[in-house]
Amino acid sequence: MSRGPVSSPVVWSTPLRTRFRGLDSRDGLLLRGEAGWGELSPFWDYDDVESSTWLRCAREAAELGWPTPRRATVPVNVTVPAVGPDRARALVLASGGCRTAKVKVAQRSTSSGAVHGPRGELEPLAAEVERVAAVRAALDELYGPGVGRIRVDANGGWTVDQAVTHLRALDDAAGGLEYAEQPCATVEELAAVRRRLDVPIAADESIRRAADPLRVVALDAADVVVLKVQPLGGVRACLELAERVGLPVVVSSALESSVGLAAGVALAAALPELPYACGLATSQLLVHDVVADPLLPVDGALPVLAAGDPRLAPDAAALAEATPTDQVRADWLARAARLGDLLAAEVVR
Ligand SMILES: O=C(O)CCC(=O)c1ccccc1C(=O)O
Ligand SMILES: [Mg+2]
Repeated sequence: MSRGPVSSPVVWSTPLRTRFRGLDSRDGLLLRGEAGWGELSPFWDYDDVESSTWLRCAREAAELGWPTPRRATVPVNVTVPAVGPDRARALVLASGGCRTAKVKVAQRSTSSGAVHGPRGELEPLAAEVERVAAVRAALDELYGPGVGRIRVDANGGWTVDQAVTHLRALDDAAGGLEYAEQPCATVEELAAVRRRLDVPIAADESIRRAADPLRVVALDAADVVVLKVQPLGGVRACLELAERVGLPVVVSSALESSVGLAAGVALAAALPELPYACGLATSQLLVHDVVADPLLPVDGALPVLAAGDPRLAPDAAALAEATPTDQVRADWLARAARLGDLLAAEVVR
């Protein structure tokens, strides 16, 4: 097995511990520049134009590094996929001290891997309630009654009426939800849910995949915005967007390796205010990571590292486990080259 420095670019691949976003595995490319390592890992269902923004984020890390941090650690949530109550409880107990849990809801049987009915069918409300109740019980056991916080993420899976019904029940099961992330697909629907419920609303897909992220503000559709550094083009681009949006920000991952997660941590560290835990504890969902000591929470928080920190250098032994097939490696090298051409041609702004 090879040891010692690894050379750029590096392609990695790992199974996921739980099926997530319809995926069983995750892969990406790491590139090294003057400032450090950057990660390029758009999902394969994203086309080249949409994915080229993700390359900007990788290049920022590699070539420029990140703005000066305002804090040394970033509190994070444990992410609970659409699993049964026993797994949900175990995830919270093994989370490394996370006092906030983000529970996936409104997942369909195809994408969650949960056992609930025919393909494409929405998980029943009772199963979501059981999962949220198990998370509440686990948090109470760890930190005392009502101390831990619970948010849910529906990934746009509900209609307005479904959102109202489900969120009322889940708010009860949680003993009060911190917020509901992207309960419905459109900005108009988010605004409608927000008018009908007291549960705060967070916008995720309505920011990161929207032509105009500021419509969320114009339509009073959310109380909180979720920013993901890769799809939004890097830490500096997100800081600018956060300023224009003017709402509290939660930084979340796109299921990156620790190299990509560190870019999210850098954004969270540079924001003027950080009132909520971030969704950056997702190395826990990967079977293999790319560094020797993955970015996992200690006492519920991640350390803030510079892009050039040696802890963010891919490790030969870790990569020996996180090895892609020759086909996956070839696909990433070709994709990175196409995205580089797109940015160079300024086809995309
Ligand atoms: O925020 C988290 O805790 C985990 C990240 C997460 O949920 C996620 C991961 C990959 C793609 C989409 C999402 C999402 O927030 O919807
Ligand atoms: Mg989300």
